[in-house]
Amino acid sequence: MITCSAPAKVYLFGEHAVVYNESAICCAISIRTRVNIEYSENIVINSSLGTTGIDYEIHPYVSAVVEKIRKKSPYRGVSISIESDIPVGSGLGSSAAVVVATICAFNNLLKLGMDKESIASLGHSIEKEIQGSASAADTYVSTMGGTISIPMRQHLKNPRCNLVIGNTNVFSSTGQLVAKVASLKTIYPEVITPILSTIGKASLRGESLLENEDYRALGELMDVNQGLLEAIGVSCNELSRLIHSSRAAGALGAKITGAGGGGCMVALVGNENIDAISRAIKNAGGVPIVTGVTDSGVRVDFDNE
Ligand SMILES: Nc1ncnc2c1ncn2[C@@H]1O[C@H](COP(=O)(O)OP(=O)(O)OP(=O)(O)O)[C@@H](O)[C@H]1O
Ligand SMILES: C[C@@](O)(CCO)CC(=O)[O-]
Ligand SMILES: [Mg+2]
Repeated sequence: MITCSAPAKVYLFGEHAVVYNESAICCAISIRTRVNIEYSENIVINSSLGTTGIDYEIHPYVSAVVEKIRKKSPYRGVSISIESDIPVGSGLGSSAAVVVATICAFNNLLKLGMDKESIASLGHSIEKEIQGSASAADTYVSTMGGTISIPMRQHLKNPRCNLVIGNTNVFSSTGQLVAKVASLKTIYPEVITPILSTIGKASLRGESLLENEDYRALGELMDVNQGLLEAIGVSCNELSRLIHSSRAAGALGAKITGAGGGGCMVALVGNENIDAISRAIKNAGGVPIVTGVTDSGVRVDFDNE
């Protein structure tokens, strides 16, 4: 049996815009998905979503990994069992974490010799195939850990702040939201393209603010980024309520993380305000998760093969 795990992520800046090659800043966070794998007679995939074989309805991402790896290196069967602390379909990169941890598990079981760059790159091609169109951000950050600027793939200083996430518990599909933005951009290119490019500029400015540890300005620009995400139609009542409540309770900045349309928001928070902001998120109907950045990307946790 082999166990590999990979982290969730939040965007400080740049979701959606990053799909159009604009800049983004992503942090890997200390919430993980673990994938156990062992040889078996046939293919079994077990998760909180159900127990299946190759099944693109229930396990599209894992099924795609199983088939892609089989083409690279044929094997008879495997049993894959997934345990995850990352809420599914909530903007924290649950799809990227499960893809990257599954590739890493196969890499060790079948001794494929893939390095982290190739795990991230195969992960990206699978996100693209299943999601329709996808940036490399989620899979790259889940593979490498830390705080990373996309598309340059540079490690930045980790923010020395807390991240308080608020989950609306409203399920959203990243593929559908990416398609919604694509459709707006096709209908109103002269309006939507500059919004996406302004998000990219906020992200680039965010890089130097992170470097200088100017968290007040960083938070202010995250709020600007949120306004632009509202403009492209990826927020919703529940998210806006959590975002405004955490700002009122003293967050340095607060915005959607990930695809939006439900799922999670993230607040940048100084030590003194963690409790007040967690309470504000709860009172506004959300589930708070206090977390921080992890440098630990995908890794092998157990291997007795
Ligand atoms: N623990 C898991 N076990 C099996 N499949 C999972 C698991 N977590 C995520 N998935 C797969 O990923 C899909 C959700 O991916 P989606 O990209 O829509 O949301 P997300 O990755 O959580 O959010 P975002 O992409 O906005 O960060 C699920 O429908 C499921 O197919
Ligand atoms: C919405 C999006 O930008 C982030 C999802 O976590 C999609 C992507 O980058 O593939
Ligand atoms: Mg995803």
